[in-house]
Amino acid sequence: MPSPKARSAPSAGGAERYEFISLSRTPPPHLLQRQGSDPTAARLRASESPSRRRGSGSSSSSTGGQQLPEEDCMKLNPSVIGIALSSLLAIDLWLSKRLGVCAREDASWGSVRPLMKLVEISGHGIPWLAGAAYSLYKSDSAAGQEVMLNLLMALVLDLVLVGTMKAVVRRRRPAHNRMDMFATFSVDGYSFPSGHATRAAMCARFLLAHLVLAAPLRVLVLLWATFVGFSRVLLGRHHVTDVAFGFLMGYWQYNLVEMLWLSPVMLQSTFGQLQ
Ligand SMILES: CC(C)=CCC/C(C)=C/COP(=O)(O)O
Repeated sequence: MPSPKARSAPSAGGAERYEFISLSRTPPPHLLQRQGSDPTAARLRASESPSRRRGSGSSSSSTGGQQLPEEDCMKLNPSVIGIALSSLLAIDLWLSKRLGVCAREDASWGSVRPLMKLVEISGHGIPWLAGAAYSLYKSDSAAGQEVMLNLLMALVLDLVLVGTMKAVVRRRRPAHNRMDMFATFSVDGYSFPSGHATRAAMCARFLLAHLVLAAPLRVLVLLWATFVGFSRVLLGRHHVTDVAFGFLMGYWQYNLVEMLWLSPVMLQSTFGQLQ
C-alpha cells in the first residue's frame, strides 16, 4: 500500500510534487541520503531506544526512522519505573526478612516475642473500639462526647479504608510470619498496608490534637506509635513498605477525620431534619 511518506524537492516548475514510497520496501537512495543529512531525522533516530535500534535492522529503514520521540519516552519510562520498583521490592523483602527477629520463639530475638505481642494488642482495633465506645458512654460533658464520637468514627473509617486497600492490593504477608494474631478479618490475611501502622499514626495524631496535652505524655504517644509500627516488622507480620505506607496513610486519614468532623450542631440539625 503506497504511503505519502516523503516529499521530493520542488519540481522545476516550482510546484511541489509528492513521492510515494512503500512501507515494506527500502526507500530510494536519494531519500535515504536526505534523511542522513537532515538534522531532524538524525535527532529522531538518536532518540530511538537501544532495543528498537538493535531489533529494527532493515525494518528501521522501512519506517524511515520516523518514530515520534514521545513514543520512545512512553516505552522507556515504564521500564525505568519498573526497574526502580523491583529494586525497592527486593530491598524491602531482604530487609523485612532480616528485621523479622521475633517472628518465632526460636528466632534470634524470639524471647521478646511475648512483649512484641503486647505491643501488637495495644494497637489492635478491638481495644481501641471498645475503649472509645466505653469513654463515649461514660463521658458526661458534651465536649468529651464529641471527641469520643469522632474517635469512634475515625476507627471505623480506618477499618473500612485499610480493609478496602488490602482487598485491592492483595499482597501476601512475609513468608516467615506465623499467623497467630487474635481477632482478624479475612482481609487481614493480606499485608499491605499495615492496619496497626495506620491506626497508630491516626490515633497518635488524634490524641495529640484533642486529648493529650502534657509534654511527657505527648512524647510517649509518639514513641508508642513508632514502636507499634516497628513491632510489625520485628514480629514478621509485615514488610517494611507495608508499615511505611501505613504510617503515611494513617497520617492522611486523620486529615480526613478533621474534614468529616461530627459536631453536636451538625448532628442536631441532621437528626432534626430526619424527625
Ligand atoms: C477485628 C478488628 C476490629 C480489627 C482487626 C485488627 C487487625 C487484626 C488488623 C491487622 O493489622 P495489621 O495489618 O497491622 O496486621
